[in-house]
Amino acid sequence: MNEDVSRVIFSEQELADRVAEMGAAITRDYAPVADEGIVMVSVLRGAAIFMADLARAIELPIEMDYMAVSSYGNGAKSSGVVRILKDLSSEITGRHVIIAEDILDSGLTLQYLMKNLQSRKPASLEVATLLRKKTRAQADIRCRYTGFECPDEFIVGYGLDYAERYRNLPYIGVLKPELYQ
Ligand SMILES: O=P(O)(O)OC[C@H]1O[C@H](OP(=O)(O)OP(=O)(O)O)[C@H](O)[C@@H]1O
Ligand SMILES: Nc1nc2[nH]cnc2c(=O)[nH]1
Ligand SMILES: [Mg+2]
Repeated sequence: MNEDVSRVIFSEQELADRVAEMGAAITRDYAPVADEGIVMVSVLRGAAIFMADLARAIELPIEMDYMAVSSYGNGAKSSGVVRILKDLSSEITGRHVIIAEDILDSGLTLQYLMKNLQSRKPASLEVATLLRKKTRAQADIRCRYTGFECPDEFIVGYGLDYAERYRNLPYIGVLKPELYQ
């Protein structure tokens, strides 16, 4: 285990098993509309690893597109201001869009993103989030697919960073608080 991590919350195997289940659920739910066009949108950079694994667990033709937004900068607290750093490459009007997110914490990122994508008139818009943090103050976001609930601690790994580090850990763990407080 990385020495900056105090404990592992989800092991590599647990993540693989849950992502496979989420992929199977999406395959089941979207099979009837697959010929209308499905676009998975990954929210860079955190969700890149999750979407890469989730997409391969979906047995339907899907397009993959990417948006980059950031609200955390190099810190451990949301700035509250979501900025689009990169927009989608394709049109999503009339298509079934699934946003793949790594974590829902304050919910500000997804709240902003859903409003933004909804205005482009997709046929449907749903969220698949790997993690949903148990916090008291969270925007009211409906996620059709949730991998795990996680504790209200700052976590890293499997795409999640602190100051751009730890994204490549194959598991998810709690970052030692003395490293960011
Ligand atoms: O629910 P929220 O409080 O908005 O937090 C969730 C967002 O925060 C992280 O992104 P970040 O802004 O750190 O950018 P990154 O994906 O490049 O790490 C994470 O990847 C989510 O997108
Ligand atoms: N790395 C990381 N990014 C986040 N963005 C929102 N919450 C978190 C978290 O707990 N860890
Ligand atoms: Mg981040």
